Amino acid sequence: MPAVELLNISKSYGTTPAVRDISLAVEAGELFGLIGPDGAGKTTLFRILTTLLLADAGTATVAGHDVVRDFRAIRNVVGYMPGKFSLYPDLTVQENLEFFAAVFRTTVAENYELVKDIYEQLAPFKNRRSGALSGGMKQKLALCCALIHKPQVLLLDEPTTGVDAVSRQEFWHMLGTLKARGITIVVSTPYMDEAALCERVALLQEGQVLRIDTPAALRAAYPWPLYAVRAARMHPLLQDLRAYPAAHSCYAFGEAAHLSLRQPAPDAAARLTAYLTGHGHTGVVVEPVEATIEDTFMDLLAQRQPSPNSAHDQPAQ
Ligand SMILES: Nc1ncnc2c1ncn2[C@@H]1O[C@H](COP(=O)(O)OP(=O)(O)OP(=O)(O)O)[C@@H](O)[C@H]1O
Repeated sequence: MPAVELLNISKSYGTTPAVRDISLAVEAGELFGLIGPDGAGKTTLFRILTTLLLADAGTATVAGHDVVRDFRAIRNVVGYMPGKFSLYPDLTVQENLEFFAAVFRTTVAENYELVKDIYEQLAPFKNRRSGALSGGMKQKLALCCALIHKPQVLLLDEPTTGVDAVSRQEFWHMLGTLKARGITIVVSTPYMDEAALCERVALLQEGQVLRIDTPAALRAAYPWPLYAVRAARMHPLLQDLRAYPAAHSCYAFGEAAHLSLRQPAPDAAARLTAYLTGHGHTGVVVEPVEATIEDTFMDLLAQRQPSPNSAHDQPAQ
């Protein structure tokens, strides 16, 4: 039995479709990612799974409980960390944790073992009002509060958004530890690098699933020869790469441009370098690279809807 199952779930807010016919299953003990930009429908899915919102169509279960029929049971088996800071800012760290334990008719002492590693990092601040904690500490406290009733399934909505790089790394390490204890984790993130840390991911866009697979399979399925291209001036570089006759797509990727070609060619890098130099670029570096999940995501988006930023609809020269 899957730990989380969505079957043909749809939800609109008025005339705005938020989630469109989504079906997916998360296995017990899995670390599963919902990956997508703002507005992809991640929060809506979490709200449906946590029984806070009713879907317009479809069915969903968590730990075998139906989200509509068995909503009380679900609230006991699910730990939920909403996207916005959801704790009581005027209560101290310790008071927040005690409060959440009391809501679930348990005590901090009873389940301390599960949160111990995380709570120990908070212990020096246990008498501080939670509203006065740093972003990373707030996030750790929210995780402790979501865990204090020993949930079977942990639902985490963008837990690392707005958190510094070190805290993000620590947070993913904590998720690995929780997974090792058998907790099923569904985590959403807009950060593609975090997708790689999940066992499987669903890539979402505008309320629809583009693809569900392991990070490795998603990367391996990328179909085009891909190059990272650098030159002294980024903006004209992107323009010229988009006009390159063999270009399939091109977009900024960190400090480089990623260019995919329509077909492989043994001398592709040399030809591209000559083309760019001929167009007045200096400091040109062209390197073949493996596709990341972000490249796969961009490609799936382009297949779905050619964007004005891709080279798909650029005339070949
Ligand atoms: N209460 C609401 N009323 C109207 N539209 C909404 C409401 N909540 C969400 N939406 C819309 O539904 C779509 C999906 O939003 P949702 O919050 O589920 O996405 P998300 O992937 O979590 O993104 P974000 O990180 O921005 O919350 C978006 O177009 C959003 O504008």
